[in-house]
Amino acid sequence: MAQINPSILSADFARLAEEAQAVAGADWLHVDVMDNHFVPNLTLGLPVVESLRKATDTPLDCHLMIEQPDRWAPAYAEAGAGSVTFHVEAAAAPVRLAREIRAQGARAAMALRPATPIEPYEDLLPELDMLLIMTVEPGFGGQAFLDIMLPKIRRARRMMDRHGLEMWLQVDGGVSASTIERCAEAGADVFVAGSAVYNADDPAGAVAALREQAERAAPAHRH
Ligand SMILES: O=C(CO)[C@H](O)[C@H](O)COP(=O)(O)O
Ligand SMILES: [Fe+2]
Repeated sequence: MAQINPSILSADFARLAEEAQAVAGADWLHVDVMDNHFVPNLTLGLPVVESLRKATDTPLDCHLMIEQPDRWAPAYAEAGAGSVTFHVEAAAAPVRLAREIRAQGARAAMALRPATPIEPYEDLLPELDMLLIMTVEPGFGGQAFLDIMLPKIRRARRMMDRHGLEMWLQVDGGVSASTIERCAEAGADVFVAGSAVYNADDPAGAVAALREQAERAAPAHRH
């Protein structure tokens, strides 16, 4: 079942509660945390996540684009995130970190920048609930989808199938009506969409339409 996670990076930050409610049919709300060190942009942190938690029933999918996730990621789970994603490039001890996130009761996920290969991390997959393959360079919304990531998505899905893992495969960056089918065909099942949802006249309608497209394009055995 395809999941659509609208990214509030493209929402109006002064009206976050309303913007969260505008996509009430979404599976998760994707929250991009940027620290102006790991990426050249600054967004929001723990206090905003705590407030958002109270403002919506939609579970929060926190994507941490920060240095020292080992120090900060478990606090996002404690603040109410249902899923916490750290970047492997920034993590000192990814296995220990994934276990700490799970111990806080959240799903643990690991993200890979476009130039980070998946192969060195094959043995870590059982420690994770989700793998995030970035389909743009992290830092900004509204960038063009990187087609060159499609083979990596296919390899990741094959790897998960080979190990018999039920984990989710998320794509983030440039996901829209014109790219989501290629991602679904390649094996992704969780789709982050920022500008494609929040720049639409009807954000809730955009979520439903993207989900339908992804469902149709998913390989038959994944339905
Ligand atoms: O992590 C991100 C950027 O680093 C965002 O989640 C992503 O870019 C969403 O925006 P869009 O769908 O407009 O590309
Ligand atoms: Fe993101």
